[in-house]
Amino acid sequence: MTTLVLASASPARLTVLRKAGVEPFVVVSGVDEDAVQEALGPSAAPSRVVTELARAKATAVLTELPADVAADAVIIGCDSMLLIDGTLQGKPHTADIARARWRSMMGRSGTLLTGHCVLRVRDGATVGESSADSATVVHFGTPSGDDLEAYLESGEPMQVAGAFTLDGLGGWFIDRIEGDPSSVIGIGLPLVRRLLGEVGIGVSELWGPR
Ligand SMILES: Nc1nc2c(ncn2[C@H]2C[C@H](O)[C@@H](COP(=O)(O)OP(=O)(O)OP(=O)(O)O)O2)c(=O)[nH]1
Repeated sequence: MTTLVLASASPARLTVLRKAGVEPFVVVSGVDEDAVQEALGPSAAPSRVVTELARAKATAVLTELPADVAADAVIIGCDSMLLIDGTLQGKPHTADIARARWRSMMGRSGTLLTGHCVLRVRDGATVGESSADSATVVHFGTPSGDDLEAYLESGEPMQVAGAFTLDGLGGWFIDRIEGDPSSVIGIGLPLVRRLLGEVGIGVSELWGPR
């Protein structure tokens, strides 16, 4: 049976896949995202940035796979960033940055881009590849000052791209989205289904025992 390898440390992506019937083999890529982005240059299109980051993550774990996994596997790498005011934003990392972002984006909208790369692997070699990004417009609500401070205090916004979650505390402050919710959380299931199809895999082949 083909093993789905998730090239990500993201608990969100792992949860999305588990709820969708797949128990992935997780290998964290450790890719230096800043270095990849710098190599692409300042004029790289946002969709290319997230897709190349996803490709770098998937590619990086190929050599880390045990032989029994690498015999028959599909590796998925992802990268999510928020495109707003013409700039790509990753994780804010600090409360001050998260606060400034929320004060700027509340009541407005941005586009959450998630790049995806799927590598089909047989006997340790890449025999197929498909990649694409998904874009979801996110309409931000207007949290009160107290709610925003409490949200920052929770620590959640610092750890996620765009300083918000759809499926966590951030959900109180997202008015609506236009696009695929799983892609906002971190891995777009309908897009991954298409990409898996392009390398000859049907999603139900990956579902564990029901
Ligand atoms: N639960 C949840 N997480 C979100 C949401 N939006 C973004 N995130 C998370 C997913 C990813 O873990 C993180 C985006 O950062 P990256 O794409 O660089 O992934 P991360 O560094 O977490 O792991 P990786 O680089 O794949 O090993 O933000 C959301 O709506 N819900």
